[in-house]
Amino acid sequence: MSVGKALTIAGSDCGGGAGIQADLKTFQERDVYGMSVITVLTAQNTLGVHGVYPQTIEAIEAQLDAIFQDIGTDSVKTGMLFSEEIINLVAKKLKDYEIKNIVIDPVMIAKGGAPLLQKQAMTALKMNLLPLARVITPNIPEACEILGIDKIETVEEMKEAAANIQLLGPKNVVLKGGHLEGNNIAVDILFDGNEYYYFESKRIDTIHTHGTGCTFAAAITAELAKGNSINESVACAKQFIQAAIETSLNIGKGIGPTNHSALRHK
Ligand SMILES: Nc1ncnc2c1ncn2[C@@H]1O[C@H](COP(=O)(O)OP(=O)(O)O)[C@@H](O)[C@H]1O
Ligand SMILES: Cc1ncc(COP(=O)(O)OP(=O)(O)O)c(N)n1
Repeated sequence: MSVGKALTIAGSDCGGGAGIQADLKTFQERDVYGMSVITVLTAQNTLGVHGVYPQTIEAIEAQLDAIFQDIGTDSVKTGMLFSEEIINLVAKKLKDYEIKNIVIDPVMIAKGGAPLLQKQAMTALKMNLLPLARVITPNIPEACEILGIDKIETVEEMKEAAANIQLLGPKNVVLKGGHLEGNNIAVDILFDGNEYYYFESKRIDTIHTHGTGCTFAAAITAELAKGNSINESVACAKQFIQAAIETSLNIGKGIGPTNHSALRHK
């Protein structure tokens, strides 16, 4: 039996809501074969990030080589890469192995405020990784950091930001609107260099949104692994994240995770 294969290159969230764990759960739910390269271990739970432990470059390189030299993949998602050194290694390996269908989730700051990308790594992210992307999925604060701007407050400003990020090299930009204030619609905008596409859903009133960004990008990655178009993949991911937030889990003492198996029970 043949199956779509998807790889996540990201940090581990031992609490299971974000990072590698969210990605693998999503891959499984979307019926693709999931693989992982762990860049960083985090000690994390619903209350926040309590420790960040980067893996050695040798360990990350060995994981990448093990997968690319044997199994291969139909798509790749990058998440928490943390340092310039890790970004440059990942970019080099993706180029050397001619990997296509790269989804970059430019993870920078956790919901609780913990930094997940070192400040000095921003240039490497923009110069070396972004141009490899088939799609990049920033949230609003991440889009502001990438562009060096203070704020994005309207859908018009989201459109302008998506177009400016696309100029940095990724083929497609999905600018996520979860952080757009004063809006009862959660709108994400896809810009493919020519057209804008809008993906809208009712904003759900919940604090339990830990891992939404990882889960959304992982769902896009899974759909691309099955050979779907960018538009189809984003539409599926939007439906997936909506259901996952609608039934998000009130576990732990803080911001609970989304429910990755929500669609299975519908
Ligand atoms: N309260 C919410 N209700 C419905 N969808 C949401 C909500 N918050 C975020 N989303 C959706 O979840 C996905 C992740 O969005 P966002 O919160 O912007 O990113 P991140 O988790 O990276 O901060 C997007 O598709 C966004 O529209
Ligand atoms: C290990 C790890 N990677 C990424 C994140 C950020 O995940 P995100 O989906 O943006 O969710 P929040 O942290 O914002 O809830 C993370 N926390 N940990």
